[in-house]
Amino acid sequence: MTTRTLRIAMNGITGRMGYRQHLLRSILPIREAGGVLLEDGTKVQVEPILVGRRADAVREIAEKHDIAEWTTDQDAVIDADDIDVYFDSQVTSRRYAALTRAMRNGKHIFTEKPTAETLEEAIQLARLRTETGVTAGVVHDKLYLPGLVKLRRLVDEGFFGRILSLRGEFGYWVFEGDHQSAQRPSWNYRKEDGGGMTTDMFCHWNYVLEGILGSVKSVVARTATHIPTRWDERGEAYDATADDAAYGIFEIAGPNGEEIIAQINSSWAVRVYRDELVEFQVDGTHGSAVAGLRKCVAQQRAHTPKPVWNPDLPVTEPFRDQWLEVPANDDLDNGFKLQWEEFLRDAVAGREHRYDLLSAARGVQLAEAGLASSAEGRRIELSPITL
Ligand SMILES: NC(=O)C1=CN([C@@H]2O[C@H](COP(=O)(O)OP(=O)(O)OC[C@H]3O[C@@H](n4cnc5c(N)ncnc54)[C@H](OP(=O)(O)O)[C@@H]3O)[C@@H](O)[C@H]2O)C=CC1
Ligand SMILES: O=C1CO[C@H](CO)[C@@H](O)[C@@H]1O
Repeated sequence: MTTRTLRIAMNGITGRMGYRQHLLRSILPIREAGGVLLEDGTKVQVEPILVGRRADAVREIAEKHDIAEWTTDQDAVIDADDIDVYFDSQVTSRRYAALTRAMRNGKHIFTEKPTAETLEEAIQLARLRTETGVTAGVVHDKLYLPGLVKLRRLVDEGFFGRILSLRGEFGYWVFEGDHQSAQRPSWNYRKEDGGGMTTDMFCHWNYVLEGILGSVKSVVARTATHIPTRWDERGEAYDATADDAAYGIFEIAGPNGEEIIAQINSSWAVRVYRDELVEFQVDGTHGSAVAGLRKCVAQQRAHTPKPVWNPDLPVTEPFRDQWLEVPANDDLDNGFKLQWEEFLRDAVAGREHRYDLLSAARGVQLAEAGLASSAEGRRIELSPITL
C-alpha cells in the first residue's frame, strides 16, 4: 500500500551522474516499482521534478521518461512548499548555495560529493543540518559496491586477523580530447571550475577507509598534472590547471586503535592492467583480500604460498590462481539506488542518514589536506571535526 508520495526536485540531471545513476538507475526504477518499502509494510512513492539550466535538454529528458514536471527556475523549486526533497548533482561549485537554501527551507537533501569546495563551507552545511533537523544524505556509493560489501564482511568476520595495510589502485586513461574525445567533462581538469583528482577522489577515499578500516588520522600526498593540455567539448585546447593524479599515504586508526597504513594511487593518466578500474588489497596477519567494484578474492594464512626471490628463474607460482572468490550470498542491487532507498526511509522516518554532511565534511577535509600536503611537501594530521 502506498501511503504518500515524496516530491523530489532533481537538479543536475542533464549531467552524467544525475542522469545515469540518480535518475535512470535509482529514482525511475523506484517509481516503477511503486516506491520504497518502509519498515511498517507501507510504501512511499517518489515523483521527480526535473531542474536544469537548459530548457530544451531538461524538457527532452522529462518527455522521454514520462516525467510531468520540470523547470529551469532552481530557486523557485527549492522554495516551493510542495517539494519534500532537494537533490543536487550539479557541478560542485554550485552545490553549497543550493543545499543551504534547501535546508533553510526545511527540505530534506540528498547530494553528490564533494558537498562544497572548501572545508569551511562543508562544515557550515553540516551545522545547518543539525540546526534545521532535516534528513541529509551524501552519496557514499563505493560502500554499496558488491566488491566492497564483501570486503567489509571479511573485516566484520575477523578474517584478516590484525589488519596491517591497504593498497588501492584507481584509474584509467582519460583521452586528451584531440584525436579521440575525452570521456570525462573538461571542468574536471580545471581547478578554477572545481576539478582535480584529489578533490574528486579523496572524499571517496575518506569514507571508504572509514567504512572498511577506521578513521583517517593523517595524509601524505603528492599530486601531479601529468597531461598539461587537453581539448574540451568544443574541440578547443585548454590548460589543465588541476591535478590529474594523486599518490597518497594515509594513516588509519583501526577499530582497536591499531595503526593501519593505506596507500592509494589515483590517476586519469594510467593504462589499466587490472581486473577492475579500482582495486583495494587488504593484508592482515591471518589473511588477505583484493576487492574491485564487483569481485572480491581472498587468501587465508594456511593457503599462503612461500615464494623465494630468484630473478634467475621463471616465476614459480601461479599467484592469481591461489585466491578464492568471496561469494555475494545476496542480491546486490545498484549502489546508488540502495543508498537512495535507505535515505528515503530515513527521510520519511525523520531520522538522520548514516552517511551525512559531517562524514562528507571529513571527505572535503581529507581532500584539502591532500592538496596542502603535496604543495607543502609534508605529512598533515587531521583534526577531528566538531559541529
Ligand atoms: N559519486 C560518483 O561516483 C561521482 C560523483 N560525481 C560528482 O557529481 C557531480 C557532477 O559530475 P558529472 O555528472 O560528472 O558532471 P557533468 O558535467 O556531466 O554534469 C554537471 C551538471 O551540472 C550542471 N551545470 C554545470 N554548470 C552549471 C552552471 N553554471 N549552472 C547550472 N548548472 C550547471 C550541468 O548542466 P548542463 O547540462 O546544462 O551543462 C549538469 O547538469 C560533481 O560534483 C562530481 O564530483 C562525478 C562523478 C562520479
Ligand atoms: O566515483 C567516481 C568514479 O570515478 C570518477 C573518476 O574517474 C569520479 O569522478 C567519481 O567521483
